[in-house]
Order: sequence, then structure tokens, then C-alpha cells
Amino acid sequence: MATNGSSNFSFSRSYSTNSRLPLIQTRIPETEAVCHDDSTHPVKAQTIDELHSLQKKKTSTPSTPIRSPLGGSFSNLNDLERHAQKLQSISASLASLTRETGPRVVSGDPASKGTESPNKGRAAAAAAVDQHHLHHGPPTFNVSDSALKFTHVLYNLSPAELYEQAIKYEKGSFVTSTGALATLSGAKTGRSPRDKRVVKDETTENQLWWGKGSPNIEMDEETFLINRERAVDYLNSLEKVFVNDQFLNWDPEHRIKVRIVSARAYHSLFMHNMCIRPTFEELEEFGTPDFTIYNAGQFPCNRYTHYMTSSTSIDINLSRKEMVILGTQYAGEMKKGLFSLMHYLMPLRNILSLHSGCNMGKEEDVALFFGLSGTGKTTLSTDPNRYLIGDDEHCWSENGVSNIEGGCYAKCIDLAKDKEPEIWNAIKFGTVVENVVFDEYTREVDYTDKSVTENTRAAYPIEYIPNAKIPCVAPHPKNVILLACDAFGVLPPVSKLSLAQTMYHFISGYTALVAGTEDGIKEPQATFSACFGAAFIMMHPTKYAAMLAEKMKQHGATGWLVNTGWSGGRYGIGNRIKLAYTRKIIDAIHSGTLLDAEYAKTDVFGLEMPTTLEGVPSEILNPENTWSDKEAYKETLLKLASLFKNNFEVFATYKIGEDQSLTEEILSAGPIF
Ligand SMILES: Nc1ncnc2c1ncn2[C@@H]1O[C@H](COP(=O)(O)OP(=O)(O)OP(=O)(O)O)[C@@H](O)[C@H]1O
Ligand SMILES: O=C([O-])CC(=O)C(=O)O
Ligand SMILES: [Ca+2]
Ligand SMILES: [Mn+2]
Repeated sequence: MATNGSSNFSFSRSYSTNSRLPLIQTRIPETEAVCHDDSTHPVKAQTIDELHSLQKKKTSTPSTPIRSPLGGSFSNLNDLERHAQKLQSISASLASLTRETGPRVVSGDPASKGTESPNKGRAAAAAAVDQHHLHHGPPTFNVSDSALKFTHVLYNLSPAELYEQAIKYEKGSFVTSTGALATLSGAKTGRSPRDKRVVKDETTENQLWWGKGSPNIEMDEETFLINRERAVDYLNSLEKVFVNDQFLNWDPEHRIKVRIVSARAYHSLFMHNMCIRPTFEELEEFGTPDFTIYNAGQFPCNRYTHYMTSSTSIDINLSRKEMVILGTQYAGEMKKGLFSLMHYLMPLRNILSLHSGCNMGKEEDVALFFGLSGTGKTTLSTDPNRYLIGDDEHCWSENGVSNIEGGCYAKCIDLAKDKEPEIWNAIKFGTVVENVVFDEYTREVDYTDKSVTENTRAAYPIEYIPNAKIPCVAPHPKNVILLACDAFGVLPPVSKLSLAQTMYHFISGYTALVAGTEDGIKEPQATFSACFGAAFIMMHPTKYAAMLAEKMKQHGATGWLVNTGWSGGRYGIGNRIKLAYTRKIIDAIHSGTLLDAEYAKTDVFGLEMPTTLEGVPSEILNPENTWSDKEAYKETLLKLASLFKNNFEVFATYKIGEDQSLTEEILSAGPIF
């Protein structure tokens, strides 16, 4: 590492392969006595160092403004001071709670120290200003090694710089044939909901949903601080950390400033893509973040610590506005941790936070796509005929809908260019592809390969989708589409819902996955996850449901249930509904033609299914028609209905909204058998 990482090594390598360098003529021409260079365009540099300094133009790119207080617009003292303030702010973020000050942070890559760059003098000056700011307190006498050490901060690096860091220092990082950065997330290839902890204190005790069914497993403040210290000490022990200052929520009135401190370039690039990227000016004015993530990644929690049941811990402290990640490198923890934060902050402002995709037609008709993981939020909100607002996390306020994020996180398993061309084409330079398998030589990704995991993912900035709408905000929704991947194959491909049915299915949050493909075909596993995202909500599901009902009523939105799962029998017998058919169904919802279709009501679930729909064979619209074994159909239908019923029992005692009549309507909107 040390020698490989040294700039001298890479300099000499790029030197020898730089095609623009003059060629040395080795054969002395007969007519001339001395050997000379045959190039007509000699380089302007006098030395190799000078040559390399010419290679990088000093500009202030929007996402990498304050790396170095030099060059461009950073050459006066004011900028130097601003730079020092930024370092001080980062030092404060990284401060130990038991020692007096934060670590001594300096900006820049530690690998570049010692090289004679023309920046060196000014970098030292910046560090000196920094020191001046940091050590204003009483002198500390019991200095430990950690107090003598500098931590280098790589602040809001650009994707190109993060690529270089990842490839140089992080094993398993490769450039794919389309220019994406392939990474491995380590032992964890998905989230760890059982390792999530939320601090229960005087405030959150009453505000949050605790107990049975809740995703909020409690921890006390003291334990949080122990884990925080562990993460901070780990991060400070590193030679360098990555810091991202970014935003959540495209609604400027309710924008949240977040800081992410992480150990890996992979994590920094992931968040660069997934959060909203500040402009250069916004970053200058960033100030103190509203929330900070300390991601210690591979460094585990201490299992002797109270409340710890594994070596992984994801801890949220809403009062301190902090989150700590220990013992997992799965980047989705950061994304969904921030989503949990929004599920707390936004409802306090009377804004509904939603685990949904969102897109908008040319007539400004807006649709929300709810659904659990893998049901089609990203796939179906990415639509060449419509503007993409976002694929996964939104807010619905009095102003309309706003995306929380600045990027998309698409599933890649079996990704095919002809079926999902927009997502396929988004996997290019800047995109992080996680846990995919690629050809050793060509670096072409094999999207069908599940060797590492089935949960392969691509994280890309939203503007990589050609028809993304920037800023990612839209008017109030006209259609609310609930997606369920029903592996039992008994729900119709599409049904129109009453408001009470929409609420019933929203609170149920159903999908069915197929567990463990390793040991052959298995029974589908029903999953119920309240609000189609129980893992991320912070308050009781009825709080969000009541808000959704209120907003849908106020804006006259229609609810739909779309089964993106099985048809013609359950998993193992039937097949997954063709994506092309589901797209036709979605088109008919958007255009309004489905609203006026003829409907028939199903038994048991009482769902209104259309009898015809352009582009979709009519016989598949009623699932009963597609099953050859009618007895098996009936049996499976009743089985699913009873699973719904059992799941809903816990909600039966809750009042939804102000009005008792809505609660009763919702209760009777479930299956009847
Ligand atoms: N009929 C269908 N409708 C929708 N998706 C389908 C269909 N058939 C197959 N698929 C596949 O199912 C997957 C849907 O995943 P998608 O990324 O859209 O999930 P998601 O709802 O966004 O989940 P997450 O919240 O985990 O990101 C895609 O891989 C898509 O190609
Ligand atoms: O969070 C993740 O890892 C992926 C995702 O979007 C979800 O599960 O809803
Ligand atoms: Ca998604
Ligand atoms: Mn999601």
C-alpha cells in the first residue's frame, strides 16, 4: 500500500504512458551531430513536477469546493478563514465526548504529503489557522498519542476523486466496462433491521412507536454515547476520513442539512449520489449540519455493551441529531437511516413522509408508487413517457410532493437493457454498483449472477435518468398506486380501491417474497410491513395512515392496487406478470382510461378489477381464470385472506384520524370470508 499509494509511483507511471509527451529520438541523424527531440510541440514545463502541476487546472467545481484553500477563488484570507471554520466544524463533529477538543483535522489526501506541490505552503498555512482555532482552550498536559495525530479530511470529493481513492485503497473496487464503480459491501449485503436501535429518552418515549411490531428497538443515551465514542475513536484513528455535507428534501422550505462521516470512498460516493448535492455557494454557507452520521463501517460494536445482540449496531439518537453505524458496510443503512429521520422530522411539521416512488405526466398528473422492497417502485416510476420525481422516498406537504433524495437505488438482478433501458444506461461513470459480478477481463457486468447476493444494486444521481425533473418537486398526486408482488398469485393484476380499501392496504403493507431459493422451491412468504415501510417509520402507522387519508381526500386522489407478482398459479406453478403488461396497466391508470373502465368485484377481498384493458390479455385480469386448479386457487385465496386478517388484528383497536367512522370503514375494507 505505502509504496503503491505514493504519488511518486503513480507519477512516474502516468509519465511513461502519457502520449502527449515528446518522443525521444534515439537514432542520431547523419546530417546532425547532436541528438534532438523531433516534436514540434515541446511541453511548456521545465521540470516533471511542473509538468504534473499543469495537468490539474485549479477551478472551484461545485461539489469539491473547499478541499484546498488555494488557487481559483480561494486565494484570499477570507477564504482561508472560511476554510478554517469548515475544518473546525468537522473537528467538532469528530470530537470525542471525553477528551477536551476535537481531533486535529487537515484537509487533503495524506498520500500527497511530502510531495513538493506548489500548494504545500498554503496548505500548511491553513493547518496553522486551523490549529489556532482548535486550541484556544486551556493547554492540555496529559497529551495522548491520539492528540498528537492529524486526521485528514477528504471533504465532498468529486466522483472522479472518489474513484481514485476507492481503486487505490479499497479492495474489491473496479471500474466496469461502462465506467461504473463496482464495489463490495462486505459481509452485509442488505440492511440489518434487528440491529437498529433508537434512543428512548423523555421526548422520544412519548412521540415514537415502541413495542410489538415497531422497528424502534430501544437503547439508552449512555449506551448510545459508548457506541458513538467507539465510532468516533475508530474514525479518528484512521489516516483519513471522508466527509459529505449534503441536503435532504427538494422542498426548500423543509430542506435538512446532513453530514456523513465515513471511512470509505465507496460510502462517500454512494451518499454523493443518493443525497442532494449542494452547489458551490450552498456549500460555502452550509454551517452546522442538522444531522450527522458516523459510519464506522467494518469496525464492530462491542458485544459486551448493553443492548448489543450482534457485532452490528445502527443507532439513532434524535435528540442529539446523530446516527452511529458499527459493524456493517452496507451503504443502504445510511440512506434508510436518514429516511427514518425524515419519518420523524416531517410529521412533526405536518408533512407526510412516504416510502414511495413518484413521477409526473406531461399534464402535470402525479402518481405515487408505494410498495415494499422489490415490488417495482424504481422500475415503474422510471418511465420514458413521464418525468421522474424520485424512486423511493418522498414528502407530501401543502406544497405538493418533493423527493427527499438526490439519487436512485435500483435493484440490478436480471437487469436487461431492452426491459429497463433508462436504468441500464444510468449505470455509467459516477454510478456505484454494489456486489455485482463482472468478467475478469472485459469488466462487463453479468446482471444475472447472484454469486455475491441477490440484492445487487446501482446508486446513481437522479439526473442520470434522462427525463428526471429537476428540482424534484411536483403538484399533489392524482393517483396513489400500491404495489404488491403477490407470489401467491391470487391478487388481480390491477384493482381500483375505495379510500377505505386504500387505507386498509396501506396499513397492511403486503407483499410476498419467496424465501431461500437454495433448497429448491418453497412456499411464498407473506410480508406485512405497515405503511409499506415499517422498518423506517418512527411513529405509530395510524399517524401516517390518517395523514394519507386526509391528503387523498383533500386532493381527490384515486387508490389502486397493482400486483407485480404471480399470475396463473403461485410461485413455482405460475409466472411473474410480464413487466410489459404491468407497464400497460400503469399507463391506463395515468391516462385516466382505467378510471372509466367496466369493473367486476372479486370474492373475499372485494376488489374492483377491470374486465378489459388495452394491451393486456383480458383473461389475466381475473386471477381465477388463470389458475387451472380452481380448488387450489380458492384455498390459496383464503389462506392469504386469513394472513391479512391476522396481521390487521393489532390495528383493530386503534382509531385512525379524528373520525371514528373512518376507522370502522377501514376495518370493513379488508377481506370478508
Ligand atoms: N411485472 C413487473 N413489475 C415490476 N417489476 C418487475 C415486474 N417483473 C419483474 N420485475 C422486476 O422486479 C424488480 C422491481 O424492483 P424495484 O427496484 O423496482 O423495487 P423497489 O420497489 O424500488 O424496491 P426497493 O425499495 O428495495 O428499492 C426489478 O428487478 C424488475 O425488473
Ligand atoms: O434500503 C435498502 O437497502 C433498499 C431499499 O430501498 C429498501 O429496502 O426499501
Ligand atoms: Ca428502489
Ligand atoms: Mn426502498
